[in-house]
Amino acid sequence: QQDLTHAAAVVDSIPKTKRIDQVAISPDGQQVAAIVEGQLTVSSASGGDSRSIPLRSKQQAREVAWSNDSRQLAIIGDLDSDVPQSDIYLYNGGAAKSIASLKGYVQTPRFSPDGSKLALLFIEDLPRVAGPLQPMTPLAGVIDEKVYEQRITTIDVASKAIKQVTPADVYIYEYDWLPDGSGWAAIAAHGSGDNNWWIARLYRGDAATGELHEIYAPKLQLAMPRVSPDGKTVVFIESLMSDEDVVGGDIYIVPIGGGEARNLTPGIKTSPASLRWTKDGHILFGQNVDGESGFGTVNASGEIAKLWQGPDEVSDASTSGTIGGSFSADGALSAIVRQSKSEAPEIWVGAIGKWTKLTSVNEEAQATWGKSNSVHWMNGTQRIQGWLTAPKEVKQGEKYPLVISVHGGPSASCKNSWDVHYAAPLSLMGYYVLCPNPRGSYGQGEAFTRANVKDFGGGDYHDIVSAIDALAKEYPIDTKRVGITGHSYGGYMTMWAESQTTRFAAAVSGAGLSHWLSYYGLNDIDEWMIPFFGASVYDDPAVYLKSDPMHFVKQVKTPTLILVGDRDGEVPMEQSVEWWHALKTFNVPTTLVVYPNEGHAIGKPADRRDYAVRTAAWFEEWFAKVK
Ligand SMILES: CC(=O)N[C@@H](C)C(=O)N[C@@H](C)C(=O)O
Repeated sequence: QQDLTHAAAVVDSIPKTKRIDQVAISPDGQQVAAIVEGQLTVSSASGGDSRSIPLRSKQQAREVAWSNDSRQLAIIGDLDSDVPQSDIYLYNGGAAKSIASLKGYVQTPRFSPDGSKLALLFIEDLPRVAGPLQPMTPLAGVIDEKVYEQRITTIDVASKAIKQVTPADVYIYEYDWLPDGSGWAAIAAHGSGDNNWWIARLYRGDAATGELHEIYAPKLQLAMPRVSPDGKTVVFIESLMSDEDVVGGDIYIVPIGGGEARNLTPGIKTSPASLRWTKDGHILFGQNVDGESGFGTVNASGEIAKLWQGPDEVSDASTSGTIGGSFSADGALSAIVRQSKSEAPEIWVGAIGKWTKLTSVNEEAQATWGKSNSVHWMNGTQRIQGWLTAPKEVKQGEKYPLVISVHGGPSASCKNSWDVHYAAPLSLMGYYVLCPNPRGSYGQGEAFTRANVKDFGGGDYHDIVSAIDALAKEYPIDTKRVGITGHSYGGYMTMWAESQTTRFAAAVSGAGLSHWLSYYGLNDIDEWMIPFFGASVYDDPAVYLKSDPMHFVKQVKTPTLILVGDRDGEVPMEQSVEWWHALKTFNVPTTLVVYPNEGHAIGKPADRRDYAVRTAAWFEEWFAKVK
């Protein structure tokens, strides 16, 4: 049994932080709608006036969108029920009024340009929250292989008539209205939504007939379709991306009628992540720049201008930390959620780079842990960046353990974000914490993101472990007490690292991927591996075996804690069970903790706390045993 006492006290000493779900500035730049822990407020963008907007029966607000004339705010409010059900509200200054009740999962509200219709992405009768990170329906009996499609659905604002518009056999991932309201540019695929995002294409959808006309079939993954103000072209991001909504890559432009897509940012050494058109025909984009946030513009000729760069994470909070913001129609004002490892999330408003703080929802949440900074090191000729958090207290002449916390994806990044699960508790335990951005990550351009293709656990692994000796030259790190942890791809890298070296004193693998050969047939999203491995496991098992922790498991000596949700469809629990079984067989100290009714992303606060407590306690126990 692990002694959790000290770690629990440390984790419980971390101040509670309020979650900011979304910020949206009105197109006229006058008002800011914000959802904080499911509660909606609308405030004056200049500060002062702020109204809270209650929904029926204490429903939680999840998403909002403004109409172009800034008069109406659409709100998705969730009922507290076992299966997803939502009411759709309109707010125009009085009480929010429900205009529709939908059974199933609904997201991405967007008004038509003239404000007469509200479009939504709707999966009728879906029995769970959409997306592969959510808890999957457990398998039992004859397996229901019903495919639930996400369709663009419109509500006529005057008559409240609801119409599921796009075809019943196509899943729409993202969309953007055409400026004349006649339809949309949409990213879509036939069949299973969770699995087919990696093969989705760009279409033009007709709002009257629902028909979809293909515009572009990409080589890789697509995100952020945005139609130009004249309706003639669509810009989007195309890149090697491992997860829907975790965006980074090059910006492309294609005629709305289809044809050649042109890369507007070839060779850019950053990772654009969000897009919008400006009135003067430029594309304003948010980007990951060497682990920091930035904004820039590019025009249709590919001329790029840098507008701002800063270390803090800056987003509109609606998708997992995608760098960007919510903008007024003229682009002059933006509302952002800004955070860092030492500043809890708050909403800021202003021109890009000149924001002032609008909220103080997390005023009480002061960082009591060590400072963080962006660090660089060399792996051979490759320069690597990461975020290093110092222990709470560093005394002259003493050395401190290091925990490397590897991000998931692998196409993702560590940013300078408020991190109460790894950086804060482990720093308070007295450790250095490094979150590295090895090859495969965002922040250095597309070639760097693609540099892990057919090489998982190769270059990226060396980028990570090379940090240990490099950082020990600059910081008082005890190289005998080094641990590794991570969730998902980070959990895989943890298993892989301990199968390659015995230099780690302890390891904690969350939802790790231990055996590519069995993983391929167990998970719900096998399409994600094809762009990375070049073939399925059935066609080219050797390319998977090369990166397979299980193939090297007899070499593992590192005490390992394994944590996973029992309803994980992205990296199923069985991957953790297999690793645990093998480590026990070879007498490697190990503990497996399975969180009931949790999916890939551990969601319940009590489970998240337990995860953080056990992680901290595991490193404490095994670092103490190092001679
Ligand atoms: C595509 C995929 O399944 N990736 C996982 C291995 C992964 O790392 N997912 C991300 C979202 C994570 O951080 O959990």
